[in-house]
Amino acid sequence: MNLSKLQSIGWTHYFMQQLSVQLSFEALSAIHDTDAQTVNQYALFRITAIHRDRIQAIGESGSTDLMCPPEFHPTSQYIAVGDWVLTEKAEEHWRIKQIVEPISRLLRLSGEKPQMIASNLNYLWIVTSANQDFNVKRLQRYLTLAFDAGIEPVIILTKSDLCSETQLGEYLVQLTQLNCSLVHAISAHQNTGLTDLAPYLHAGSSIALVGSSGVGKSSLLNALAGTQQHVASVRGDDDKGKHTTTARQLFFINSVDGNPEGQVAVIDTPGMRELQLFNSEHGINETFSDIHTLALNCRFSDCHHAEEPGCKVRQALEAGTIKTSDFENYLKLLREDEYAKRRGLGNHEERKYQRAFSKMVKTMKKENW
Ligand SMILES: Nc1nc2c(ncn2[C@@H]2O[C@H](COP(=O)(O)OP(=O)(O)OP(=O)(O)O)[C@@H](O)[C@H]2O)c(=O)[nH]1
Ligand SMILES: [Zn+2]
Repeated sequence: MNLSKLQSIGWTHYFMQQLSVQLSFEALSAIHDTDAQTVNQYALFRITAIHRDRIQAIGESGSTDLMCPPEFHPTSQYIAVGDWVLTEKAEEHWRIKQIVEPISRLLRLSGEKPQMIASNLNYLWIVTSANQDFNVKRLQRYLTLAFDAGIEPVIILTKSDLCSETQLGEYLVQLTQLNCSLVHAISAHQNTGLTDLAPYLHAGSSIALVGSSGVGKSSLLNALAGTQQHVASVRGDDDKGKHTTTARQLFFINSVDGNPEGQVAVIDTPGMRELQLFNSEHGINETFSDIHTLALNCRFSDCHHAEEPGCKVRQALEAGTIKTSDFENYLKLLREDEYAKRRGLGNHEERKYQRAFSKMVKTMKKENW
């Protein structure tokens, strides 16, 4: 296989290590081999779209539909856009043999069920606009999502042309108080601030955009892609030159690091009206790291930060070193997390995934992979 080609769409040494753990020498040699005999048996693909009846993916020879065997059904519980899969040849088609263990996976609760949003992302662009959409509590929720998934959060304040310099400055001050050091203000309409995003647009990088409907996610992508020559390949499924955000789809824009082959994988998620978290304690503690650190020093380890003596959090609230609104949101998110945990929500997918994974390893061992 031509791994360098795959590297330009996000394949890294990490994924090869994951495969090395599970595959036999023969299968691994096939991946590395450029000899036609074995090359044609196996192929690696990156998932670009999951429809009810088909899975689209991109590999070294371009885009194709993949066959998905029953052990990966329902697909939404096993595979997400951005995942890498090892496939084997099945007559004229490629059949999924194994999902390569992802480096990160973005999940949320949807209708009380875990939903995989995307896999193998480097950056979560949290998009908010410089108008009435601006909402710190919502941003904290998105930050929690990123920290939980182990993805670097980047906050992008859009439509900077819609507000005064002073107002923009005020928004930025509020953003710098969040636990996210990567903050950028842009205007897609006026083409300002876009070059600041170059560090994220390196070859092999993968980015998902999240934010409420109408904050300007698609406009931002169009502005970034619009300066390039290969816009057509970016669109995926729409010949009108407009990216429609109705389904989750991974597409590519050219990298801006001087690598002529370099691509950046981008997932534009439909505006989420509500983002429900689960298994989020880690993310909440990271988002509110100042409160969490104080809470660790409360006299009682199970302190509710209410009336208990020796509560460091209350002391900080009274001294004004932490904000009441942050504390309220911290408690709210913890309550939600607790609720999900009590109802047993959220572990379902992970358990199923793990089960499928170990079953797969066993089968492969039996088949002498
Ligand atoms: N003034 C101004 N308006 C903008 C800018 N970027 C986007 N808009 C407008 O905001 C509206 C929504 O933009 P979209 O890019 O469709 O927003 P979205 O976040 O992709 O929305 P969904 O696809 O529903 O999630 C459109 O009318 C855009 O023209 C900007 O930089 N400045
Ligand atoms: Zn306390």
